[in-house]
Amino acid sequence: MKILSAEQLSEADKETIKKQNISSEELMERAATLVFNEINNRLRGAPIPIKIFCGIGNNGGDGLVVARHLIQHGYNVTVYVVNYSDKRSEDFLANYEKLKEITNNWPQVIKKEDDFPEINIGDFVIDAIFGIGLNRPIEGWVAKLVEEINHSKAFTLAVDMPSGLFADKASEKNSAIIEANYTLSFQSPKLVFFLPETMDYVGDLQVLDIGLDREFIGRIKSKTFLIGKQQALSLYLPRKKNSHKGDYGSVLIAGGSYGKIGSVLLTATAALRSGTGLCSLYIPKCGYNIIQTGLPEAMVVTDPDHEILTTYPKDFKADVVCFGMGAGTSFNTVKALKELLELMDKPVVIDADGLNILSENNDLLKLLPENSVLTPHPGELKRLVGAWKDDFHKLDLVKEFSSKYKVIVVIKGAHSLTIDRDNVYVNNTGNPGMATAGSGDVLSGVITSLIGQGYEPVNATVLGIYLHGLSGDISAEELGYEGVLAGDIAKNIGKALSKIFEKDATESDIN
Ligand SMILES: NC(=O)C1=CN([C@@H]2O[C@H](COP(=O)(O)OP(=O)(O)OC[C@H]3O[C@@H](n4cnc5c(N)ncnc54)[C@H](O)[C@@H]3O)[C@@H](O)[C@H]2O)[C@@H](O)CC1
Ligand SMILES: Nc1ncnc2c1ncn2[C@@H]1O[C@H](COP(=O)(O)OP(=O)(O)O)[C@@H](O)[C@H]1O
Ligand SMILES: [K+]
Repeated sequence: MKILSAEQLSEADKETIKKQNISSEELMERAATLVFNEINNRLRGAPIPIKIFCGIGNNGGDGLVVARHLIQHGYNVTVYVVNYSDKRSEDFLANYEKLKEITNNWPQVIKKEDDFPEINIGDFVIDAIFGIGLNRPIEGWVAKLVEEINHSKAFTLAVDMPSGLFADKASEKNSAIIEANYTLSFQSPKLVFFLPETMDYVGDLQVLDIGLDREFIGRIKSKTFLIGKQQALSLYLPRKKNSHKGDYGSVLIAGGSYGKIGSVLLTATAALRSGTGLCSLYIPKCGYNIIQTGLPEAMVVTDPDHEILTTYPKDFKADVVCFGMGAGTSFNTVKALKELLELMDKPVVIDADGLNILSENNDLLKLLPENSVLTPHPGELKRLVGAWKDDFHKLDLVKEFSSKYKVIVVIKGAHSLTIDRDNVYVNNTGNPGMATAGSGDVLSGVITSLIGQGYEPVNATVLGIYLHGLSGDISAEELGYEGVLAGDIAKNIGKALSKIFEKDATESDIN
């Protein structure tokens, strides 16, 4: 699914109005009625106090439409107009009149702090103050009202976006932003919903299809995508009945050091569980018995050294090599990575200490084969591209790095991002149970395996991250967040793959 900018969404609104020959007020009615339906389905007539805070633009207009429907269905509703300016939008005004026609309980206008109502923990708050039209941080008494709403701990539902968030740029530190429990967003999720500095404001997310013109949206050039089940399915390469292990890639996983052999064991297990035909490991001698016992399906080649990697086996023929987990950054291990990079003309996957070596030895970066995949977590990323001011600056730095070295970079996190030059693919599977040692090693195994099976590196990365997260979700369902081990994520990759073919797979509403 494309992630659209605020500007693209406004254009889509205008184009829809023209093509469907409707007024903007009718589009607002359509969008806000969907919000009402969702609320009504959940509240089922419950008499709890509903407090709707409406701005004076179109987001506020949505709030007024929702209020009208809720009142007509007998809900206990109070509407507050957050009168931050006198420039009320036309559709706001039209709906203000419509609301006054159906109730004697007219909206209360807030113009200063003294006008704030009491907000209690048991209230149901609807935030329709600002949507995609926000163009500067919320200030003054409106900022205080936002703080008051947050402070109340009342359940808060944001219409389109939590007020105070920009759709596609970073917020200043300490800005006033609604901390929503639930966000009902129109047509396209916004990029900020998935970035670490802003995702916590969104709560649970649901995207409503408000029927904006499909043909126009299809034509919009977006370089940012949310990866859901449909996209994952479209990337999958089916297996031929008439095939053998030689058709599914020979991978080599190089890494490990004394005390860190478990990392490569996890990577190799994940590679085999993702469908690799032949999996070999290149490890220091101390890991030989561990791997041969722990993973009999894998083959092992050992380095001359007992404890670390010191060289690269030049004669080994592999379709794809993954380097770095548990490897350390000793002088001779740097030499081993250099030998690998000088030899390889096919994409490699570099993780963990492989990335730390690259950060400390920048001259190696230009040796990376085109379309190699780097999988840093934020700490490793900072060492690689330098510090960033905010999430959007981070994206710029990584896009620049990806273009300069012609590589694919993963920014791991709660919503991992795949950056391929200017394109950004946002992952939407996974859970906090995956914040456990070794889960990153598993991810590199999945990606390496898919490249070995013939997937384009960017597709292997996007699909690999999706499956890794889905496997984490399956593991958490079985074991609870705290009970998940990285090994469980590796073990369940096959189940994750099967799940993308299930018609009734339990998926979040935005997939
Ligand atoms: N036809 C349409 O355009 C539709 C619009 N919809 C709603 O309209 C929203 C966008 O509406 P608007 O463009 O009116 O924008 P908003 O309602 O988000 O904001 C209203 C206006 O406030 C002003 N403003 C921005 N930042 C401010 C600040 N910090 N302090 C004070 N004033 C500030 C701006 O001039 C802005 O246009 C969407 O998020 C969505 O909720 C939906 O009804 C769907 C259809
Ligand atoms: N809260 C979370 N939600 C979703 N995925 C997560 C979460 N925490 C961690 N992960 C995933 O787990 C992996 C952790 O990788 P990493 O930090 O490299 O761990 P390690 O170095 O221990 O292997 C990443 O793929 C990341 O996206
Ligand atoms: K809002």
